[in-house]
Parts: sequence; structure tokens; C-alpha cells
Amino acid sequence: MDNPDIVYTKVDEAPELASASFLPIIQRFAAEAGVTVGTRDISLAGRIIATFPEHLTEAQRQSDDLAFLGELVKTPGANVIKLPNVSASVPQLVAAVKELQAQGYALPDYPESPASDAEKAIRAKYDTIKGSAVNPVLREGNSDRRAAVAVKNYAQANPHRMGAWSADSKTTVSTMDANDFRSNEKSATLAQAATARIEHVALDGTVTVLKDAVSYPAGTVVDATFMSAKALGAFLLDQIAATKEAGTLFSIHLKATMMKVSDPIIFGHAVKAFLKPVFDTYADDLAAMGVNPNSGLGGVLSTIAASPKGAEIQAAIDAVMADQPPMYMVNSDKGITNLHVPSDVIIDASMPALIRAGGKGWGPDGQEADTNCVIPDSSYAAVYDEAVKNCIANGALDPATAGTVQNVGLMAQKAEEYGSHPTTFEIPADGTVRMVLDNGDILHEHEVEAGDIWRSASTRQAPIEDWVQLAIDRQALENCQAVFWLDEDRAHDAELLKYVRPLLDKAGVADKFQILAPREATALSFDTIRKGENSIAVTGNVLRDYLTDLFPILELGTSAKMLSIVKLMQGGGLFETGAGGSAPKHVQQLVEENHLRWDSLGEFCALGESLKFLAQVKNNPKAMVLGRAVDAATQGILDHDKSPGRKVGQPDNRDSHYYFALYWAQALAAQTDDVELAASFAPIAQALSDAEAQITSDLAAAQGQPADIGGYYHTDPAKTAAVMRPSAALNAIIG
Ligand SMILES: NC(=O)C1=CN([C@@H]2O[C@H](COP(=O)(O)OP(=O)(O)OC[C@H]3O[C@@H](n4cnc5c(N)ncnc54)[C@H](OP(=O)(O)O)[C@@H]3O)[C@@H](O)[C@H]2O)C=CC1
Ligand SMILES: O=C(O)CCC(=O)C(=O)O
Ligand SMILES: [Mg+2]
Repeated sequence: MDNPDIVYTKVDEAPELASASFLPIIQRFAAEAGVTVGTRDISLAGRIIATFPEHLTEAQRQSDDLAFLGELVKTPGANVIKLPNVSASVPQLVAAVKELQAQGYALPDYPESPASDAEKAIRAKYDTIKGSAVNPVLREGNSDRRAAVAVKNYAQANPHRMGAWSADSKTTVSTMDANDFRSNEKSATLAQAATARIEHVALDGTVTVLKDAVSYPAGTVVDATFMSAKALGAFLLDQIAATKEAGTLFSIHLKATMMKVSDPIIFGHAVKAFLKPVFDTYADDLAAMGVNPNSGLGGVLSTIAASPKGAEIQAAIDAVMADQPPMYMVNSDKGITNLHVPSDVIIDASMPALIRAGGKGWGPDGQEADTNCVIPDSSYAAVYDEAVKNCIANGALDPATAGTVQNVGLMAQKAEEYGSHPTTFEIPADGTVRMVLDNGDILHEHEVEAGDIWRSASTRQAPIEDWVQLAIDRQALENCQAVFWLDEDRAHDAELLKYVRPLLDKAGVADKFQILAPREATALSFDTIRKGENSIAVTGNVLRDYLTDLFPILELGTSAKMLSIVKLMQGGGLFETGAGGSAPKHVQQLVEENHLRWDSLGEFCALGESLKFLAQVKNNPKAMVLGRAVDAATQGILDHDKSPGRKVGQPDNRDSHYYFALYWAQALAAQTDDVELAASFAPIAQALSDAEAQITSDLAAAQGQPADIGGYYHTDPAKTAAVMRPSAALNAIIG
């Protein structure tokens, strides 16, 4: 495959549906300027297919596009538009495999409890696909996320609805105060390049190597920590009791997708704690059935339903649930609780949505209620705790007047916790875990007990330096408040500060930055934006993720509208669309009533940046003209209120693409930098404008009936195109 100028990723769910309509427009317009836009498949189904060629027919096989892109992003020529993709939990992975099998792909089943070597090998392959398996591979750079000025101005002029906060809200954030990842953390910076072995030493002295030969370049910050299983279990039981006492909803907020080893285990502890009497009484039966609480209550219920003792255990579960506090629900109509699936409640989106709603979650009765938000590890819980307290004290944030919090995030080369999966272990037996360097030195050591979750994370020097420089550059451009969200009292942050302070001093800009722990930084940022002023949050990888949903969801209503640029360290560009996810609810709505409420503003912003970047690196003035016209089209969508409506019958995603094409063509026809392009787009603009009534009536007529896209994870391209491109008049112009 020859390399196109721009790679547009093929993903899953709502953004992939949007691409079926939008990508043909992009390709058609880009071709006029000689710019090629190709695709690479990073969807969950595509990654599964690429992983098991030996099980598939020649015609079914697919290239490993993720591996290809992983190499591409390390080259200066990379220009990738990355849409959000599914980071699969086990239930999602299993569902995708089932769907592919039903389509005739002879894939092996996902082995939940692998016994034979063959099953273990299959499981290991599936585990590479699980969780956040794409983003860390592509993110060979640090992160610059903010609302484009036009988008922020629009949000202020057209503020979204915010739930009201009451001064006597009982909503609260609860976190551990000892024996969690934060309090057990140790950190050191390596003076020389080194290789480390991670080993477990049992009480009888038996040494088991957990991971051999992890290599680190000189200057790497290496952390190690663990969460005590006993402390976690006790904390969860306390919280369940405290929730009942307070009369609030019980909820747990984790990132089981990106923290794909540690957080499903923590989630499993929550399932076991909530149903403790059942897990105590039926321990042997549940183990014999292969029940895996880490996959959630949904899986537990379906496994027991298929067993002879199913009715008895179900009755026991019902009795326990009736006695527990009401649970925060994912879907109260369908009885889907917080504990059903580990990927249904994802902290970066779930906590901001609750804060936007005035501190309310949905209860089993379908009513909104105050909620106990349990976030077991205390490393970052203070951000949400402070946000909740700030809203209780001051009321909801006003999107009409609030300033903005931008983010500069340390992300490159699997920085910090988000790169820790290969070095995270559920400890098999009491003893010690130690990291031993190749020179024999013990770098870190912890006494652990069976079941504890131990992990090591690392952060390399070059990404840290690049991140500080990006912060300096962004602050100079914006000339506003800038804060490093780092906590002197946390082991890892203290090591980072040994880099940050000298770099700021050397650049002579130390006075432009504050350094505050996450709680204090949250308080300051809320106060700043409440005054209508702006702030740049310079953060590590986890807070990059959390804050680029938290502030956009409060300021703009959604993080889908964010500009998200990854300046790749080797010179290329990765342009992420929005900062949110793939919105499974939107697919459901399309399938039921052929309305797609997905907003492509994130794609529009990314496309403009990608084209302007192409113009710079390939010295292609036509691409610059195209890119500037994209900005004009995006502005047009906002000015004329052409974003999708939420309800069937209102204009949807497809209408917004038509108007985007119209404004894009008009801007290209009107510009004078490139007369050739102006001449070729004038008739396109005219045709799009002349056909407005026909196209919008075609698009409106398509809505209201169920839509068939031939699958969920692996849709049928022809059926999807038919659904997403229902206007013959528009298709005739786009081709
Ligand atoms: N970069 C990436 O690749 C990311 C991928 N994900 C993946 O996405 C999936 C869902 O994650 P989740 O945490 O629920 O987050 P989502 O952002 O998908 O969903 C939260 C809500 O945000 C709103 N929303 C999100 N995007 C848009 C958009 N473009 N237009 C309009 N509204 C939007 C929707 O609200 P409403 O329902 O009110 O319309 C949606 O239900 C998971 O599989 C996760 O792994 C998550 C984050 C980032
Ligand atoms: O990779 C993922 O699973 C999610 C990424 C994410 O939430 C983010 O980058 O904001
Ligand atoms: Mg996120």
C-alpha cells in the first residue's frame, strides 16, 4: 500500500458511522488539491481479524494496521487523523468475537480461564487487543488539548443546560487514606541506562520472576507501588455501609479500559464486596462455574443463569441487593447497574457528567439522586472531591461566562501509569516484590500479601523535556495562568519536579508557572474560570485524560468538540478528534430510529489542523488553502447552528456534513490565494447550494425507521454507506 498524505483511521461505533458520510466528502475535496487521504483499520473487529490470520481464509485476512501506524508515527512524515476507538473490556471483546464468528470468521473463543498451553497462547493474543491497546501505541508525542477559540465563543454564546447544585447536596467523593497506590508509591530517577527484573520472593524464600529484562534509558523515572487487597476490601465494605447510612447512591468510578490490568481487578473487588454474602455462601459453586467478578455483575448473572443452582443463587443475589444501598445505574430502564460491565462507567466521562448534572446520578427507580462516588485510589480523587466541593459552595459553573482550562499533558512513549500494564501483577502469595537492576542493586521493594495489586510505571527523560517545552511554548502563546499539577509530597511527582524546576529556570520562565498539588490546582482553576479567565493545566498522563473531559464537559457540554493535537516527537503530527469516546448510545439510536446525534466538530477541528500541518511539512500551499477553508466551514457550522440535534426528526450528523461541505466549498470558491482551486470549487459550491432543499429533504426522509448496518463491531460497508449516504442528490455531487 503506498502512503497517502493523510491517514484517516477506521474505528468503531458512532465515529465510524460518521466517517461513512464524512470521509467521501474529505477525499473528494482533498483530491482537487492533489492531497490523498487513505484509511487504516484500528477498530476492535479489525484488530481481532489481524491477530488471527491462521484461523481465517485468505479473503478474510487483514493487515496489522495498528503495527503499521505504530511505526508510521515514529517518522517525520506521519500525518494521522485518529478517531476515538473502543478500548475493549472483556465483555466487549467476547461480544465482538461472537459477532465475527457468526459472520463466518472461524476465530477461537476468548478463554476466560485458560487451562491448556494452547488456550493460554490464545488468551495472551487476545489480551494484546484488550483495553486501551491503540492510543498508547500511536501517542509518540505529548498532548495539547484545548477548545478552539471559535468553539469556546460559541459555547459562551449558546450555553448548554447545567444541573443545579444545592448547598445541601449529599454527593461526595470517597477514597482510601492508606495502603493504596498513592501512599505506597516509591520513585527513583535512573542515572544510567539499566535493565530491571521484577521478582516475587515468597515467605519461604522461593523466587519467582514476574517480568524479566525491562529496559530503561538513562534519566527514566521509575515508580513502583501497590494497592493492598485487604485494605481495598475493607474500604469498599465501609463505603457500602456509609452509602446506606447517608441515603445516597453507591457508585464506583474506574478506568478499566486504559488501566486494563489493575482496574478490572479493583472492579472485581467491588462486585464481590457488594454481593459479599453471596460470594461467601456460594464460593465453591461460583468458582466451579468459572464466574469471573472482574468482568462484572452482568457476566456473573448470565453464568449462574445457565447453571442448575441458578435460581437459588439468583434469589440470594436479589435478597442481598435489596438490603444494599441503591446503586448508581447505567440504564435504569434495562436494570443495568454500575457493576454490570467494567467499561460502562469510565471515570473521565462519568464523573464530569455527574458534576454537570448538579451532582446527581440515576438510581434504580429512574430518579436522579445524590451519589457517593467511590474512587478507591487517592492519587487523583482529590480533583473530583474538590470539584464537587467547589460546586456545593459556589453552585454550578456558568458556561456563558466561564473561562477555559486548556491542557498540556505528559503522554509520549507510554508515560506514567498508562504504560504500566506489562509491569502490573496481582500478587500470588505473601512475600516481597522487588525490582532488581542488572548491576544487582535493588531499585524498589515492597512487602506484599496475596491478592495485592503491584505495579511499576516509568516515564522517560526525552518526553518529560518535550512536555516542559510544550508547556513553555503554549504559555507564551496564550500568556495566561499556567499550573503544573504536581504534588511535592508524592514520590513520582517529586522526581518529575527535579526535571521541571531546572528546565523552567533555564528558560527564564519560572515566574510564569505555578506548581500546585491536584487539589489546590483544581480549586485555583475553578476560581480562575469562574472569573472568566483562562488557565493552562500542565499535567501528567492520567490528569491529561481526566481534565480534558472534566473541563470541556462543564464548559462546552461535551469533550467531543475539543481540539486534540499530539505533536509527535519525531516531527510528525497525530490529530485526535475530540477528547471523548465512541458513544455507544448513539449507535443504538441510529439502529432504532435512523438518527445519528454524533457531533463531528472534533473531526472538523482535526481535519483543519492536519491539512495545515501537511502544508507546512510538505510545503504544499494548496493544502494550506484547504485547511483554512476547513476553519471557515467549521465557523459556518457554528454560526448557522448546523450541529446535529439529539432527537429523531431533527437534522443529524449527516445534515451537518452536508452543510460542512457547502461552507467548505464556498470558502474555497471565495478565497483568492489559489485561483485554480477557487475555479474548481465554484461549481461544486453552486451545485451544493442549489440542491439544498432536495438534499435536506432526502436526509430528513431517511429518519424515523430502524436502520440495518449489518453488525455492531463489524458492520457491512455497503449497508452502512446506504444508511449514512441516503441523498442521491448529495452523492451525485460528491461522487
Ligand atoms: N480516544 C479514544 O479512543 C477514546 C475512546 N473511548 C472509548 O469510547 C467508548 C465510550 O466511552 P465513554 O466513556 O462512555 O465516553 P463517550 O464520550 O463515548 O460518551 C459519553 C457521552 O458523551 C457524549 N458524546 C461523546 N462524544 C460525542 C459526540 N461526538 N457528539 C455528541 N455527543 C458526544 C454522549 O452524550 P449523550 O449520550 O448525552 O449524547 C455520550 O454518551 C468506550 O469504548 C471507550 O473505550 C473513550 C474515550 C476516548
Ligand atoms: O485509550 C482510551 O481508552 C481512552 C483515551 C482517553 O480517554 C483519552 O485520551 O482521553
Ligand atoms: Mg479521556
